Amino acid sequence: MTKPKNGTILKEVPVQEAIGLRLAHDLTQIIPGQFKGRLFKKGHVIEETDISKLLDIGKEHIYIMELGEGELHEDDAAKRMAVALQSEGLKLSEPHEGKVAVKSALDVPAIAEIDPAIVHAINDLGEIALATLRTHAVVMPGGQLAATRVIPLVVPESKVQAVEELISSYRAQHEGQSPLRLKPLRKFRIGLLTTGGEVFSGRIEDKFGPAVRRIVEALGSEVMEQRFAPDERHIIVKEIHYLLHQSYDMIVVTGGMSVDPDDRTPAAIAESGAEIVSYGTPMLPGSMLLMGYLNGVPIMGLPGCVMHDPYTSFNVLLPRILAGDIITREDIVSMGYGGLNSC
Ligand SMILES: Nc1nc2c(c(=O)[nH]1)N[C@H]1C(S)=C(S)[C@@H](COP(=O)(O)OP(=O)(O)OC[C@H]3O[C@@H](n4cnc5c(N)ncnc54)[C@H](O)[C@@H]3O)O[C@H]1N2
Ligand code: MOO
Repeated sequence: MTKPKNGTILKEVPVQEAIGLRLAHDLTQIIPGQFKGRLFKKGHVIEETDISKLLDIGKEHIYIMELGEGELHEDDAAKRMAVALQSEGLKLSEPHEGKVAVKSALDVPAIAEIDPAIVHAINDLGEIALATLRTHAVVMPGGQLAATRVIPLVVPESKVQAVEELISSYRAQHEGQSPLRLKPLRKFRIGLLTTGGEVFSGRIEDKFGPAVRRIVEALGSEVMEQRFAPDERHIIVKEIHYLLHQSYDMIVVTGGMSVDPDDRTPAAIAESGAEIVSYGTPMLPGSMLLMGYLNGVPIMGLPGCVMHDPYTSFNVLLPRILAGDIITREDIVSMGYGGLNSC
């Protein structure tokens, strides 16, 4: 059977008669829990031993394709869209099952900067899949931040041109920048102050230091020094000033962030002279987090949940601070919508 599609000829051939013919696209096998991936590559010449494998993945026919004028194969369409999005620090994969991955070419972690409006506009063209991370998501070296694909096996070239035009008009309005960008994280030298009488006295072992170090080191930064203080405001203030004088890039204070009489940290951070962006963050866990700046140095008060929960408001804000973003009240306010995690 032949089916013309805007000039492209797609001929269905029963697999038993396909020996010696070339596959028109990658073929996928999925064995739930075990394997999902390409079983045959586009262009593979079918051999007799392939027939039972093709039948196992439910292919009784294959397509033989003659591409029409002005038509693009899914692999070429995905590639052209990815090339249009290319920018410094990004690298593209080869097409795989019709998909091109856009990945970080940086050797340090970064945050993604992605304009949702253009992603929506591109996907609104129909038959296009541009899937991206959310803006400000962390992208590790080699990690993926977007992928492109078209839905049919063959699309009119005009569809891809429409994508290219949207991207080039975005670039024209944004000094040539792509709507997909990476902002590398700097290596921060961090001063850490752990409050809490029960830790200061040695009654219990400190668990906050290791937790903060783990999060910070995963993003390429380092805790240079950890100090300890009891729940006494003037001592906490003195220790914050000590850390400020060490010229660390950031100061982190842990514990005492909640509502008990012994929770002295927010008042101490304010008394140290910090400008408080927000005490309280509408995300759970991490609602008692404090964000401020002391002489321009970011200072954070971390609530106890950071020690315990794998993903808190600290994990959201820290990468942005390391990328050099200045956190505003609007940033904090916007964290509530979608900010409910297991807590
Ligand atoms: N009635 C309310 N209760 C709580 C509220 C609230 O708003 N109203 N907030 C909750 C939230 S959210 C959090 S998070 C927690 C913890 O808040 P804190 O930051 O004040 O934590 P602490 O009171 O200092 O300690 C709580 C817990 O964690 C242990 N801890 C603290 N530091 C260390 C450390 N360095 N190493 C090991 N363990 C540590 C401490 O001993 C306590 O057991 O409050 C909720 N409750
Ligand atoms: O700061 Mo708690 O900060 O939401 O579990």
